[in-house]
Amino acid sequence: MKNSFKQKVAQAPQFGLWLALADHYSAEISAGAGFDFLLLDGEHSPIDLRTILGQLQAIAAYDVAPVVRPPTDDPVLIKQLLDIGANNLLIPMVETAEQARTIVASTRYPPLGFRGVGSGIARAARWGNDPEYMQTANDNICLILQIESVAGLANLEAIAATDGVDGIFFGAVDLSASMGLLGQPNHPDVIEAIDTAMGKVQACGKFAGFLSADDAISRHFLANGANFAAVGVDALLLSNAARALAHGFKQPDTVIETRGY
Ligand SMILES: O=C(O)C(=O)C[C@H](O)[C@@H](O)CO
Repeated sequence: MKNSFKQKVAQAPQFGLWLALADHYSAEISAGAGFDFLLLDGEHSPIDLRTILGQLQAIAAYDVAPVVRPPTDDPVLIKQLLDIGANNLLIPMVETAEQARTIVASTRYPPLGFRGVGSGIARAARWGNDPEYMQTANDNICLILQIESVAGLANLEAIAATDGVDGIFFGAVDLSASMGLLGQPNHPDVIEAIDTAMGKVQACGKFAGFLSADDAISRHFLANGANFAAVGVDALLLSNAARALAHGFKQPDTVIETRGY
């Protein structure tokens, strides 16, 4: 297997940064920071296939794994992402085992799935320079599905147990909204629900992850066995630090939180 992220996440917790700046130049800055993975967010940042490609190319020179989140589970976009070389996918808003099975099938070549065959002219197979790509591609996919609604939680074990699903990511922001706690991703009820759910995922032999820019929350989930942790967001690092710098000089007594969302 050539997917280092898929191998490493089974051995030790992986730490990453959420990329929402939608830019290859800032992605390369983050790639050199020392994270294990970078999450290229296509759901809540203005990226498209071209900007994802640019970020993948900028990151490729560094020892960090790109994980790409498309805005939906659209099989056409998943095909395109796989063809440009995105091996690690995070698919948002998964709520049923049937949806999970369809997503898995969209990432696999026949007979295991229905991924269109075009890698011979694509970056994924280095334009014909990786003759073994089609034979190894299925095994090198790392597929992470997002559970971020009450409906998804209700079907969690069936989703996690689906063949081809490697991990489950818990989206506390959307889950809290679904639980009637809009804007409260760190609410105790949300944390408790994710704690319980993470245990069920690992009982299925799959890995579990989350995003939080609150250190205490991140350390809580890691202490409870989380396998991958996005511990910050590039856009917020810039926004909060810039705000702190501006206010710091204008109002020396002001203390501005430089992280968090
Ligand atoms: O629901 C969540 O939490 C996530 O899926 C992460 C968010 O989308 C991220 O953009 C922070 O708001």
